[in-house]
Amino acid sequence: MRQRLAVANWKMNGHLADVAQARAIADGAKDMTGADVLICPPATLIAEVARALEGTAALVGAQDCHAAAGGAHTGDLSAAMLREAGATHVILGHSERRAAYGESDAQVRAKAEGAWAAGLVTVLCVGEDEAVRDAGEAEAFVTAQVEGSVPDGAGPHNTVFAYEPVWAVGTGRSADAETIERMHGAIRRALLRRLGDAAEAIPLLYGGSVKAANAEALFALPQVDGALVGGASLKAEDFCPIIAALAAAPR
Ligand SMILES: O=C[C@H](O)COP(=O)(O)O
Repeated sequence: MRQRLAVANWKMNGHLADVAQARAIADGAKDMTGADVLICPPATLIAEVARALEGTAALVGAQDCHAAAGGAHTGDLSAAMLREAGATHVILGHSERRAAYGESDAQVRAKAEGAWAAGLVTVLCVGEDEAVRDAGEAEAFVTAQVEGSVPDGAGPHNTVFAYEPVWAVGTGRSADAETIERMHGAIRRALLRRLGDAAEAIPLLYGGSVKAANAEALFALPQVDGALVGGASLKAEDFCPIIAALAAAPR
């Protein structure tokens, strides 16, 4: 059985005062067995959030890391530093970083290797933009991202995948059930070709305008193991119903 995971990606949002939201999310989710919760605040808050979540089952993650273990990389953070701050996971290859910094699949893969070396689980993001979808190339594009981004040796112990169509991120326009199921099927097949049986248990999340109103239908899809949530993860009152929908979803 695959892990079910609700991931909060706070992106570049959150100040010290918002650490209380992380605790409220963990408290709100405490009786929801069947779904793990991972909160990824800005790096400045990882240690504070980790402290606030002590004694709860919720986990803390980072939103990016450098591939190297250390050295002359002004402004960057290594996976070991994030681990030391309390992170257990790191999101890599998010479309916002691929777009803003031109992160390639090879760079994402190198970062994943660096993250694993420090003991972090990677949440690897893939997804096509609207032009690629309109050209009918979405599956080929995403499959190539999967194959290029995932290092050898990936399995459920070190890897989660998230399919996030760029046109659905922050737009209020979530992908429909057929689109998600088709793409998750294609991603699973690509992982199985690449990794063999170990790929079967890698959780596959969906991200892109997930909110309480569409969570139940999303988690009813057999190939969806959870969600990577942006806007609706900032407040416990918005995120907890999504966690509850995941915990209650049929297996
Ligand atoms: O990482 C999260 C995704 O980019 C989704 O963001 P969103 O839920 O605001 O659409």
